[in-house]
Amino acid sequence: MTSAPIPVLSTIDARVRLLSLNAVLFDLDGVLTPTADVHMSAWARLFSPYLASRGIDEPYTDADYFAYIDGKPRYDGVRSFLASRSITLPEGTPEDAPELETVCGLGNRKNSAFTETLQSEGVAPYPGSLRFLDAVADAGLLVAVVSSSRNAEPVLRAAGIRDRFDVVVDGLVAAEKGLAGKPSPATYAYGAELLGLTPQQCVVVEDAHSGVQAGRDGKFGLVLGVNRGAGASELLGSGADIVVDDLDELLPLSSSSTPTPGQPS
Ligand SMILES: O=P(O)(O)OC[C@H]1O[C@@H](O)[C@H](O)[C@@H](O)[C@@H]1O
Repeated sequence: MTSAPIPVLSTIDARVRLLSLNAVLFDLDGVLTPTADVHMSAWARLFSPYLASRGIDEPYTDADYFAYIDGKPRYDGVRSFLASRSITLPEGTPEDAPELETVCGLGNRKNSAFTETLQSEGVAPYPGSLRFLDAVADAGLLVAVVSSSRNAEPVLRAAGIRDRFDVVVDGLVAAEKGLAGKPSPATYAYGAELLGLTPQQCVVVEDAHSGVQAGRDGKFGLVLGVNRGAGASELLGSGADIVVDDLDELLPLSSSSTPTPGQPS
């Protein structure tokens, strides 16, 4: 981590910049819904016994999740974590059964745990994120979801917010279009393109290092970090312009001190 001070936007400056832009691209897990926790626990249910089965002493921890897995597409997460323990496995294919010891097999094993929890426990959006989403829409900005997850559609439906978004770029869309996953900016850039906008006209909202990095490297107009455990200074270090603990810290959006889009300031 750098020791030089990182320039951080104030809440007021972040509001002003947000309202000068045209759209907000939301990550899903950990930003709109608390499903980053469901992913995190499903990864632990995969990797803790897996490392033990290979006789590896260094246990899987939450820090591993944030460093190697958070925000990345499923199989990239598997590969990246295994590399941290110097394990290389055959890639396999997305159709691999969860019992297979391949990158895809392990990823699918984790997905069984994720799906099980989603179905048994359901999911409700973060109330502060819903308020922020309402405020952004009221201010006339477009909204989209850009998630690495292949489960984004069922998560959005389970949370009751699927109809809030015309554009959803998820892990399945990325695979179909051959787009590189986060930290590459490709999926966010595609989301902007589907809205008819440039990255510079869009805000990225992210809770993961990989996603914040994508926003920074894609030169998006504003990168909002939400700290759900990755760490505020770490998210700033990865390229967030401002980090909040909850998106409603940025409300109200339309105060007398902030211009609304299309209106003179
Ligand atoms: O396995 P899925 O549902 O395709 O999701 C992969 C990833 O999706 C991302 O949205 C999460 O932030 C990651 O932590 C998760 O591992």
